[in-house]
Amino acid sequence: MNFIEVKDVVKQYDGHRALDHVTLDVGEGQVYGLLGPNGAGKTSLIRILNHITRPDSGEVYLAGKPLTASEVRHIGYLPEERGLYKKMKVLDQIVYLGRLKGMSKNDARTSALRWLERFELTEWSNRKIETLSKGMAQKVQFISTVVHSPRLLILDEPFSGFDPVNTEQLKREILNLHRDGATILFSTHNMASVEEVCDDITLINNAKVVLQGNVHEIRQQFKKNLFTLHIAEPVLAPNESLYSLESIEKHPMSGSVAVIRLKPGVTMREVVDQLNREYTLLGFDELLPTMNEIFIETVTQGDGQK
Ligand SMILES: Nc1ncnc2c1ncn2[C@@H]1O[C@H](COP(=O)(O)OP(=O)(O)OP(=O)(O)O)[C@@H](O)[C@H]1O
Repeated sequence: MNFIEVKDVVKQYDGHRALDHVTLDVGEGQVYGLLGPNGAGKTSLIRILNHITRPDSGEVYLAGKPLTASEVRHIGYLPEERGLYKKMKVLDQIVYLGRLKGMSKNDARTSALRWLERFELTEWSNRKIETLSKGMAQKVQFISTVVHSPRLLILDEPFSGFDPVNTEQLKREILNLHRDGATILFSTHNMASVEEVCDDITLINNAKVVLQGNVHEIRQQFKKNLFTLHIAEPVLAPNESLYSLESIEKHPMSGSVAVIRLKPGVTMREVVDQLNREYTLLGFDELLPTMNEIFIETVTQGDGQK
C-alpha cells in the first residue's frame, strides 16, 4: 500500500510556481528521499503534506484517505528551521508537543522520558531549552518529532548541526523507527546518506519532478560503462596491450589502480581474460555513478534546457 500519494499537485505563490504538477507515491514502510537544489519546491511539498498550506490543485492521500487536518496526528515533522520554546523546560516541551498530537499527559511523559534516556539527556529534563548546546537542542527537537510514535516521519535535513558521532546515533534511531514500521520521508542535500538509507527518491528541480524511482535502479540507469581495475604490478605503461582494448579515463592510473571505460562492443569477459593473461588482477568492479553525480548531472542538464 502507498502511505503517501501526491497526485498532480500545483502550488503557486504570488505568480511564482513552487510545485508544477508533482506526482509521487511513497510505499508504507519505505525510506523515501525527496531531493532537489535550493528553491526546488521540497519544503513547499512538505508543508502541504503537513496541512500547513494547501495545494492550488491536485490531491494528497495519506494511508489511502484524503489528507485532512486530523490525519496530521500520524505525522512527525522535523522542520529544517528548528523551533523550540527557549524558556520552557525540556520535558515540559516534549510533553506539550506530544499532547498537541493527541497523547495523554501520562503517555507523553513516559515516552519523553524513555527517549531522553536513549539520548542520554535525562539529567537535562528539568533544564530550560536555552541552557542546551545546539546539538542537544537538536536532539530534543528530534524527540519532540517522534514522541507520539508517528506512522510517518518527515525529516527535513535531519543531520544538519550534528557532529559525526551524533549523526550516526540519529541515523540508528531513524532506522530503528523504520524497522518498527514507520514510513520515512527524508529531505536532504546529503547524497551519501541518500545512498545509504533511501529505497526510492524523487528529485525535484524548478518545481517539477525530473527523476523518480529506486536508488539502485537509477544508479544502473545512469552508469557509464566504467570499471575500476586493480592489478598487483605497480603501473601499466601506456603502450601496453590493455590500452588497445579499452580507452582509459583521462586521469592517469594512480599506482596500480585505474578507472577504465570499455569501448563499445568489448565485453567485460574479454577484458578480464586479457588482464588475467598479462597481469595479476586483484580487482575488477563496475563503477556506478554516485547519487551526488546523478544529482549534479540531472540538475545542470535541466538548467541548461531552461
Ligand atoms: N510562503 C512563500 N511565499 C512566496 N514564495 C515562496 C513561499 N514559500 C516558498 N516560496 C518560493 O517557492 C520556491 C520553492 O521554495 P521551497 O522552500 O519549497 O524550496 P526548497 O526545495 O525547500 O529549497 P531549500 O533546499 O533551499 O530549502 C522558492 O522560489 C521560494 O522562494
